Amino acid sequence: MKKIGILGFQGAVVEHERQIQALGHEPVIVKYPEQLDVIDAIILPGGESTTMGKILNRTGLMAPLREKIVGGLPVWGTCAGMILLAKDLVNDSVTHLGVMDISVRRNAYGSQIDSFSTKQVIPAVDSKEIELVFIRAPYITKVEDGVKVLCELDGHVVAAEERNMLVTSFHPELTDDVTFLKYFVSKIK
Ligand SMILES: NC(=O)CC[C@H](N)C(=O)O
Repeated sequence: MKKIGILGFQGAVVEHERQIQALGHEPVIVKYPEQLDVIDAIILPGGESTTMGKILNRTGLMAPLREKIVGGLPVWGTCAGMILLAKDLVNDSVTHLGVMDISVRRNAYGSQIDSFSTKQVIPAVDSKEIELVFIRAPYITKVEDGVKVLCELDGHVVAAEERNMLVTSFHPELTDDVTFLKYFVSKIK
């Protein structure tokens, strides 16, 4: 059983928590730096990246979290979490972690009403189709060497990984399919 942290300030925290429990692992809602020492991995959920960035700074979690990720802590950023992880934000300046070698466009698919869902096979993850839910989603405009593209949609990269870092524009936790979470867990040593 793995202890999987979820950055717990706001956003889709409960949804990740439920999926982690459904897979038989232990969710830990992370709000304080000390908690980083007891988890095997961490999920940065969807929500509002500007708010999460500000709270990360205010709580003193930004620097230790960045250090843990650079040191190899497995991390999965969904949507706003992807924005927090990207080194380069092409259309915005958000206070963020800036650790993964990708360029990201915030709100790339438009506003809340432009949210949508589609189905696709992500071969690295599973041979069956999974549902991809996009909510005011970002996409990746550029990946540097060392970043593996996992999924593209209409020519835009919407899932990728680099070493211990995994990012998705979409929200697997808002479906009742735990396939993507299983994939993340398989990356935890
Ligand atoms: N569903 C989401 O996480 C949306 C992300 C949000 N648009 C942001 O910029 O942070």
